[in-house]
Amino acid sequence: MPDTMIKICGLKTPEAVDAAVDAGATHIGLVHFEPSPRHVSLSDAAKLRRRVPDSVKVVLLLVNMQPAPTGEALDAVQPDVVQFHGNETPEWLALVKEKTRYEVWKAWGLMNAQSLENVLAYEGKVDRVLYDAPAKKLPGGNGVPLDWSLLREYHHRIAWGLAGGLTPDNVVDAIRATGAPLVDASSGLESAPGVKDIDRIAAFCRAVREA
Ligand SMILES: O=C(O)c1ccccc1N[C@@H]1O[C@H](COP(=O)(O)O)[C@@H](O)[C@H]1O
Repeated sequence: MPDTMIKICGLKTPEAVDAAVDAGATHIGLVHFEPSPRHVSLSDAAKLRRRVPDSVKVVLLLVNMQPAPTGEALDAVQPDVVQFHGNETPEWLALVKEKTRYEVWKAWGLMNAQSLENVLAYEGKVDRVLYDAPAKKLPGGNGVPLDWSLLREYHHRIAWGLAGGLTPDNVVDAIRATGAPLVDASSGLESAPGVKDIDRIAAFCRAVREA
């Protein structure tokens, strides 16, 4: 089985970015969404992006942004991947995928078996679906695990990843329960909202490698 990919999201400082890269993350995530405690401005995101070696992919997370600001954000940061974490439609994401060079991911709040069927509206229109727990006060970054049993032995038609409340303590169980090819963690690696804990980043990556 190929190694599980690891995305460490919500990084705001050069130290946190370096820690994720050094720990073996395959993807690092930058959140550009003002209500989030993990928000980074476009100029800071662009600076952080430039620290990341080519071997690690940079994911820019946006929420329900209009087309013009989306284009401005992508031009400013030049990520490898854009993660849409709101109510973006399949048609809009298909257009982004067709017209730009970026890999397109759609975060999906997984509620029940029906919502696994509903996400198929994005098949062929995005490069990956990232399953998260359903939105709460924020659309994501809430530290809440989804019901992993929904994904057990599911035959996926879209490349996918698992997010939602993952921590160094539960990620091995999450991988075993779902077979996730990519795991994504943010608030579970923090000492306070928006403050990444470097030891927890390292522990998370170590746990995934040992899973
Ligand atoms: O991190 C945020 O603040 C955030 C804000 C808006 C949308 C998504 C957000 N985070 C992403 O949500 C998932 C799950 O996060 P967690 O591990 O449960 O904290 C992940 O992709 C975060 O990057």
